[in-house]
Amino acid sequence: MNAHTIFAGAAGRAAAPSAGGGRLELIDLQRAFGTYRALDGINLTVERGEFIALLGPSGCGKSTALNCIAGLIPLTGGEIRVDGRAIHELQPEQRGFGMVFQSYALFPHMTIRKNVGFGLAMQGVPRAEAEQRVDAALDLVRLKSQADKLPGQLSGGQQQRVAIARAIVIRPPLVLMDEPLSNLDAKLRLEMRAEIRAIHDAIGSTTIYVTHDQDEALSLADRIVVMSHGVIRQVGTPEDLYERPASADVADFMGFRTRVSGRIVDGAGTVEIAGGRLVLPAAMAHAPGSAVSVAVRPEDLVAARADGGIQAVVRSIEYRGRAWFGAATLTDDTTAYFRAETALPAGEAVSLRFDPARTLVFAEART
Ligand SMILES: Nc1ncnc2c1ncn2[C@@H]1O[C@H](COP(=O)(O)OP(=O)(O)OP(=O)(O)O)[C@@H](O)[C@H]1O
Repeated sequence: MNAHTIFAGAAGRAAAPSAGGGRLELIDLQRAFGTYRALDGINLTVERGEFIALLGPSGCGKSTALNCIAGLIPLTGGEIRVDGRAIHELQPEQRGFGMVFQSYALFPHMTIRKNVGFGLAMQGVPRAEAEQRVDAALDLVRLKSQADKLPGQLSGGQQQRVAIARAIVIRPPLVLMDEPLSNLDAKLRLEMRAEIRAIHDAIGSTTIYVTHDQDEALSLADRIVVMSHGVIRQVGTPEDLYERPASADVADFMGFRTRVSGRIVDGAGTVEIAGGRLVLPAAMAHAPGSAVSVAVRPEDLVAARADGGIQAVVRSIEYRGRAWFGAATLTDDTTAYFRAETALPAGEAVSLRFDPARTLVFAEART
């Protein structure tokens, strides 16, 4: 990576960004690699000051979308506008966006202060003003006392905070982050998560944040955009996505790990699955006789030694503090992921209790 890509947006006075947020419009974005469509018609409007998480499994096109917004990858179709102005033909440095990557990409031979101030120097910001802005950015990420150290003398979390300071010091209308916490340990990830949101709120920029981590997206974003295979599958608030995923695929990605095929028995919410019956409010939206998928999170599917209910055989189990979590095989060979209050050994026959209020039912194509 060179200074050009690190500082997408740091140079070029003409495009010097204003403080505050930018309204971003993605209009039918297309990006093909040969015949493969990594982005296949992305449409999204992001309001000024919003924090958006792009969420999806590996290879779904999140990083490609972010890199197209940054200008690091050209589009093969569509348009990108910021505050109404088309920017997709501008060079990265002309777009004026701040970028934070998984790798901190700091200059190892420059002090923290110089790293953060580099973009301002390239913009030709007068020295006194630049120093003031660097101080303010370092203050915001709580690293002022480390300003004269080299990156190698800082911890991973501190280095990532330097990368954030460097991105925001140019006062970008848009901050683009690609899995910025992936290299940090679990505790630091949690701390930095809170800091990233606090910094976003403090500077008022619009933030686009790429992650494959559902928890990160839920805790950080105003709205989550779930992608798969180069298209947007659902856009909504964290509550929308967590409680009301619109399709079985999105539900799967949002943690509804168990998915069982079933058939609606009546109009009162009775569903037949794997040799047993459940009564689920969500089933009432489907016509009797129709084929459905029943989806539930492990924490809402309790396994116990009991008769009746949905029968299964425990395959594996592990203690995760407070409760045990495991996998079991249903009579139709589906795998169910459950919670249990006691250790249930592999091979044990158990009964599974679905929490009716937290079990979703989706239409399934007849086979
Ligand atoms: N330069 C390239 N040439 C060919 N194919 C590419 C190129 N860059 C990305 N792709 C393909 O485009 C698809 C989307 O890639 P992208 O990196 O955007 O996914 P992602 O959702 O960010 O995944 P991850 O979380 O693993 O980074 C993948 O199938 C990838 O193999």
